[in-house]
Amino acid sequence: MSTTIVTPAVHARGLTAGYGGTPAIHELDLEVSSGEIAVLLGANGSGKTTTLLALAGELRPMAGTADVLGCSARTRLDRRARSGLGFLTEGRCVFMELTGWENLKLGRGSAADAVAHFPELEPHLHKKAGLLSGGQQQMLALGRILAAEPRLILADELSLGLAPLIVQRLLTALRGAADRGAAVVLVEQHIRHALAVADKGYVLRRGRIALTGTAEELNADADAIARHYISGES
Ligand SMILES: Nc1ncnc2c1ncn2[C@@H]1O[C@H](COP(=O)(O)OP(=O)(O)OP(=O)(O)O)[C@@H](O)[C@H]1O
Repeated sequence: MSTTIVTPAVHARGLTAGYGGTPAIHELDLEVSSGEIAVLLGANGSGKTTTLLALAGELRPMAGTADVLGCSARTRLDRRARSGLGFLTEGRCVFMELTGWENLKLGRGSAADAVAHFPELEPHLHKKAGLLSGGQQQMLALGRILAAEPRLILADELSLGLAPLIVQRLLTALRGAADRGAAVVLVEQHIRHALAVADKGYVLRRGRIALTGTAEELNADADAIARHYISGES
């Protein structure tokens, strides 16, 4: 009888990382498998972006381990990208002076595949990205990542400043990627929107995991979580 051991896409144990020798996240245990969306929730400054940067290999762990797509924590971002990592950083990941098409051609996947994820972009792709709406820019950035069929997507506040319908559109596209086998780690302020597409969540407080559970469990306590961990001080 053969046993197949499936390694999670993200497997962090005791992960501690920060800036200039000062930790901003402490002893995090995280596990995200293929097909799963994990959402990181927490107040401003609670360590969500720092966690993504550590998983992306942009920040070296000060302690603990972070195995991501079979790469150790010390593997650089470019090597992780070749192993199948797509990283949508905070802010709009587009080149404003290039047209939509030119932006899509810079991706690892084909421009046509990127448009297939967001067909509503097609009539606007001849314009410079800087002239597109915030939602269109974010679809451009996410479409470019999805076209490469990444095995792991790290997405930082992709809904920042966008209307609820666009937020749902973007999150649904991420759910589709997970359903096709990608692992997703999502940082999101809109707790209900995020939990609607996620499988599980981690709530951070002052750089530590304060709460973890399935999306269903966290959704049942969403109002209390928002009050205690998100609207308040980190
Ligand atoms: N480049 C940096 N240098 C020094 N400290 C930093 C740096 N970036 C973040 N920090 C600090 O690390 C802590 C965690 O910040 P982080 O950006 O990870 O939080 P966050 O939960 O993503 O916040 P937000 O929701 O506001 O983006 C904060 O105390 C922040 O001030």
